[in-house]
Amino acid sequence: MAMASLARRKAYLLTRNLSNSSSDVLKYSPTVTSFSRGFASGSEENDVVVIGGGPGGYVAAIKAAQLGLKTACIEKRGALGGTCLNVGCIPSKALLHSSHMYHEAQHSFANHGVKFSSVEIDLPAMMAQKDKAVSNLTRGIEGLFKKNKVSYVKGYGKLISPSEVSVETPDGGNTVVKGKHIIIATGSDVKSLPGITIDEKRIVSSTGALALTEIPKKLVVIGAGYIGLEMGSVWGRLGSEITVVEFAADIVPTMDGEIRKQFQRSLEKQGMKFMLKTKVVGVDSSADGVKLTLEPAAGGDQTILEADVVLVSAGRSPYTGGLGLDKIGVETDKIGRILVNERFSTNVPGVYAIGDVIPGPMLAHKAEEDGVACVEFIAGKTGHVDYDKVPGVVYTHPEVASVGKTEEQVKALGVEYRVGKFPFMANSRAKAIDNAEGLVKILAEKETDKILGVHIMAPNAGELIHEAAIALQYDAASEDIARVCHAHPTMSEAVKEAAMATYDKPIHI
Ligand SMILES: Cc1cc2nc3c(=O)[nH]c(=O)nc-3n(C[C@H](O)[C@H](O)[C@H](O)COP(=O)(O)OP(=O)(O)OC[C@H]3O[C@@H](n4cnc5c(N)ncnc54)[C@H](O)[C@@H]3O)c2cc1C
Ligand SMILES: NC(=O)c1ccc[n+]([C@@H]2O[C@H](COP(=O)([O-])OP(=O)(O)OC[C@H]3O[C@@H](n4cnc5c(N)ncnc54)[C@H](O)[C@@H]3O)[C@@H](O)[C@H]2O)c1
Repeated sequence: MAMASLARRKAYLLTRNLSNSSSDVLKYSPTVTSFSRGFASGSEENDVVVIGGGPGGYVAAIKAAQLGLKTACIEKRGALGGTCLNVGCIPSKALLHSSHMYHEAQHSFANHGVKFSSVEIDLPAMMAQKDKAVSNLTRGIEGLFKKNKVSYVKGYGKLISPSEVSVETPDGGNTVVKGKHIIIATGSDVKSLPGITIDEKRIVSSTGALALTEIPKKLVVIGAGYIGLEMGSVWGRLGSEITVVEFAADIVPTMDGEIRKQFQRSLEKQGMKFMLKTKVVGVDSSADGVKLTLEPAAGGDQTILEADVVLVSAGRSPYTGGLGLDKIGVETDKIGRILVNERFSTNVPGVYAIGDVIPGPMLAHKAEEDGVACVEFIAGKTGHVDYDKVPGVVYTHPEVASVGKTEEQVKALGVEYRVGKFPFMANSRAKAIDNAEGLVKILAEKETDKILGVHIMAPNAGELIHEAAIALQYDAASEDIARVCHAHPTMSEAVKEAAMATYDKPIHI
């Protein structure tokens, strides 16, 4: 039975288009992928060597080992888990949760009849809980490496040939790690802006914003993207006055327009101020604070904005510094991303790249999927990642999650479509817990009812979105979701009702 289902799954995977990914993804299609190449340089110790121990790299290393490949992973930061675990997803979610609890205690508990005389913030304790979560998880990956027999090489890796990585070890030494297949998973780094020097004290990147020792009175955030809105939420809830300066006309420019408008209104209600279509042209920091010179994006009169701390969150760049790409001739695009084909192979045979360092969404779960698919290809199996179906979540309150296309994208494709919506105001669980802001929006092809995109704004949108992600992956119709029995009372019922609204009528509104 198990064998039969495995065979069916293999046959199914093979029928799927492995390169059905979106516009800017995996464009490079060199004719170089060779899985039976001859190896010129010396005797190889490893089948796979991964440079970078982030979600892309460590997952690739574990999966490679599970597939029976002798694997080593080189990491320079002294801890596994990459940006995500050390200075990204995990510490930010820890602080988002802690600050949300404080905010709820101040503003919502009394509505539920829970009263107390005063609530205080103990910032060092809050930071310590975040640090504990990070260190437990990074140590957990070391444990997984041991369990799966992945060699963990600490140090800075540099490609010296397509099958050799020279590693500067923490004790100042040097060692060469050899591999038949090398996977570059070096991730991304903060993108600084011209004329702005990040000191991680008053002019901070996300890394500094995760470790402030005092709550700033005024925090100016440059860039209304994922990091700006999440870290702005953290410090805003703890008492900072937040002003977000955004170059574009909208916050999170990639989000569905209708959802984005509601999201912005919600953040404004929480006290976040937005200066859209505005650029920062200069930053002057003195002992007393920081002065930012602003200008309308289209040009015009300058104004001055004062802050105690400025967060620079205007995007991230692929991290390839000192990696030796030039030495072995790995091709990159204009903004330094490594170009790969649909098997994650670069133009240099035997050298692959995955995660934030290649085109595609800069997300941890996408990096992990890349990693698994890449080593499956290396092992002669079939890997699969569809960048059109990677969910995205902004972990504010409410959260905003989406998968598939926005209404703007569907319109641009010229596809005839239907929209089904359901507000949480009409969802019994949301009303019961007094947390009913937001909605579910489903876009489906008019002719076939096939789901094209799902957008959710809700307290737990990041969990709810996976029902939609599965539906999209299986090319489901909105009616498929609507006819699945959903437990009551749950927030998930709003997804079912929005699906009913897409092809027919919802019940509860
Ligand atoms: C504040 C913040 C919050 C985020 N929150 C989320 C979130 O909630 N959800 C989400 O999906 N994504 C989130 N992200 C994005 C996520 O962190 C990245 O998409 C993800 O970490 C990319 O994984 P990666 O393995 O490609 O690279 P990375 O995680 O950047 O890992 C690369 C690793 O390679 C190492 N390295 C680099 N060069 C070398 C070298 N030459 N030798 C040895 N080692 C090297 C680096 O030290 C690093 O540890 C967040 C990012 C930030 C900054
Ligand atoms: N919840 C999550 O999944 C999560 C959380 C944090 C970070 N991330 C990832 O990390 C990456 C980096 O996050 P980010 O928020 O820095 O980037 P982002 O791309 O999400 O947002 C950057 C914002 O800065 C704006 N901007 C760019 N230059 C500007 C300028 N000069 N002045 C004013 N605004 C400017 C852009 O228009 C954009 O809105 C993202 O790609 C995201 O995928 C994900």
